[in-house]
Amino acid sequence: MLHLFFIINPSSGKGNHSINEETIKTYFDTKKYKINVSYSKYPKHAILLTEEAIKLNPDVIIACGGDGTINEVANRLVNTSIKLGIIPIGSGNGLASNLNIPKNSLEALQIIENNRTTTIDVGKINDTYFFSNMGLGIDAEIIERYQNSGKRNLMSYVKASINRSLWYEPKVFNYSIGNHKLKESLLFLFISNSNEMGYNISLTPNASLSDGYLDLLTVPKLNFFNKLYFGIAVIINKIHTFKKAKHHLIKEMNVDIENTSNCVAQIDGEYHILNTNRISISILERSLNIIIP
Ligand SMILES: Nc1ncnc2c1ncn2[C@@H]1O[C@H](COP(=O)(O)OP(=O)(O)OP(=O)(O)O)[C@@H](O)[C@H]1O
Repeated sequence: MLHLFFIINPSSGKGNHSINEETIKTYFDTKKYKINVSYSKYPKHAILLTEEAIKLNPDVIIACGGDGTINEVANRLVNTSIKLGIIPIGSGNGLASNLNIPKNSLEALQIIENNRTTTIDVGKINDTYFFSNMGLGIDAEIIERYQNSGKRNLMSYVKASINRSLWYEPKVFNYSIGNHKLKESLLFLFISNSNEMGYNISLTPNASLSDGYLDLLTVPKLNFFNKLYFGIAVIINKIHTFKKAKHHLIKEMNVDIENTSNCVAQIDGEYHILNTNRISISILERSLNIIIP
């Protein structure tokens, strides 16, 4: 009997989704499946719920939510034999989109039922994991404003981006790629495991979840017109035409940001204060089992 443990974030997206204990228990034949369902009640609660779920040793833990909920659940599943399932009911749903998991909940449940599995790479920033992407610099400040807006949709994200880009002062980043040490004033530094940020937008369209590399994008200090060009290139998915953005494939890197004691980061679309200005980033190849279509 396959044991499926569902963790639902009822606030994901605009909260208007149809996934709940009843729909799940109606969908799965409870003679063939052991089903548990729990709901996160506050930010980060899904981490505790996953730890509780792991004690029951289920076959699959299914994150029902967006990239933030997936991050909380999957953080505890790295290097375990328990598979991650995804029912994408978030706003951006970047990782699910990269994996071609449909937003229709019944179709997504069918993918869990089919139980086809692969392994994907996982990114690590200091002592936490990321599965989709992370960013330093203005990227983190945009996410803070987006979260505080209380509205999780593409328009709020665009508004937060415009607002932050008006006043943001680029910081000096010291970082190294291989033996190459760099010191640059950057608008942001973005690292992605997946080829989509959410809302069908991508800064790293060629990124792969299983190539053993993270895709690094650095964007230097820009004047007003270059910021405008960059913004439009991102929205129309033509980032490759913006030559000031530099792209590299990396396995690991260290970054420190000058004159900052508490560096802030965007990790899988959520705002984090890192309590340090020294940041280590690395990849754990093929270390998460995940159910895919
Ligand atoms: N009951 C709850 N009330 C409020 N926030 C919650 C609750 N449960 C979880 N959260 C928090 O909600 C945040 C956002 O969740 P999630 O990422 O699933 O949705 P989303 O932001 O709409 O989707 P996406 O990240 O794909 O854009 C997470 O940081 C999570 O910790």
